[in-house]
Amino acid sequence: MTTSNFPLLSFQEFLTGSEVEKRAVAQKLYNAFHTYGWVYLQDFGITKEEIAEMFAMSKKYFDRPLYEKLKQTLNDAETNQGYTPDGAEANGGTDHKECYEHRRLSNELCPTDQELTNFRVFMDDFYAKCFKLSVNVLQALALVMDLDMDYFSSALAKADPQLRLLHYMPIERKIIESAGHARIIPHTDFGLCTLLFQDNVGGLEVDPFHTGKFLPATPIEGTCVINVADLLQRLSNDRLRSTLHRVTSPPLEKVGNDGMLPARYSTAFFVHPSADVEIDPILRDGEAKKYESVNAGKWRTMNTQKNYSNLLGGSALKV
Ligand SMILES: O=C(O)CCC(=O)C(=O)O
Ligand SMILES: [Fe+2]
Repeated sequence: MTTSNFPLLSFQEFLTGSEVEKRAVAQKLYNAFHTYGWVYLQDFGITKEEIAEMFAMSKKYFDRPLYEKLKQTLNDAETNQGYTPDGAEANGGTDHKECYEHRRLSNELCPTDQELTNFRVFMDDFYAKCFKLSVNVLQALALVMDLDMDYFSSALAKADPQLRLLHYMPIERKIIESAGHARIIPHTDFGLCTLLFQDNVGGLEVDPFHTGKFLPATPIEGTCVINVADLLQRLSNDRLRSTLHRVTSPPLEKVGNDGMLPARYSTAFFVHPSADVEIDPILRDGEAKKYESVNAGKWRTMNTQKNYSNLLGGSALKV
């Protein structure tokens, strides 16, 4: 049934099956992450209706006037919470998107109930569902990697991952396709893994083997995409692949006669361990270590800072 370039896997038996069934799903997940770094997951415990509601809430958030959103602009790489306007995130190119980052411990730059009814409660709840799914996905990997079953739940015990709402505004195709521009430029994610929900517009592409050949990660209804990110690649000493991806023009039939791309919405959940966790490669017998140990908190702040080239000392984006 897969129409995509990447494996599609039901997670149901990992969530409710026998030990043997759980292990079989875990092995398939591991294989997909080993070969491609990407998988489409089905039956993962968040319903289609909940995802549709999340997208409706995201649209309401971005539909507000720019000056309202700018009042709650992300202003600190470590806190990494709030709104970022078109062009704020740029690391070697220009993105054309706006984002909102939500966390579980501190959301001072979140719209109040007066500003956007029910937004905070809804996002806290959706966040909790993503968090639970992330722990399950990582526990599946732990099973295959011969790690302690609570290796990841304890690495995530005090973690504060980040739920990111993304809005790619309608834009002329020729801008997106000019050198150095994209809806989001090629990058790898830098946490452990990322859950991604996308609408049906398309344009997400992955270069699984880093050959420069990007393959579409076509939207498939009822799925979310999960990709390996840099910390998991480091932890697995390159057995799991953190691959380049980007968002570019959708298929031509989605582009208007006037050359305009339609708006696109997606939502990512960047899974980061607790800030005090050290990520040191797990080696198999005789294997050479490919990475030094890194502190997860410092790693996250450093990479966030790099992405917002003008976010110096935590204040440059303040309005
Ligand atoms: O919008 C998407 O589909 C991808 C977003 C993404 O890669 C990111 O925010 O890191
Ligand atoms: Fe990404």
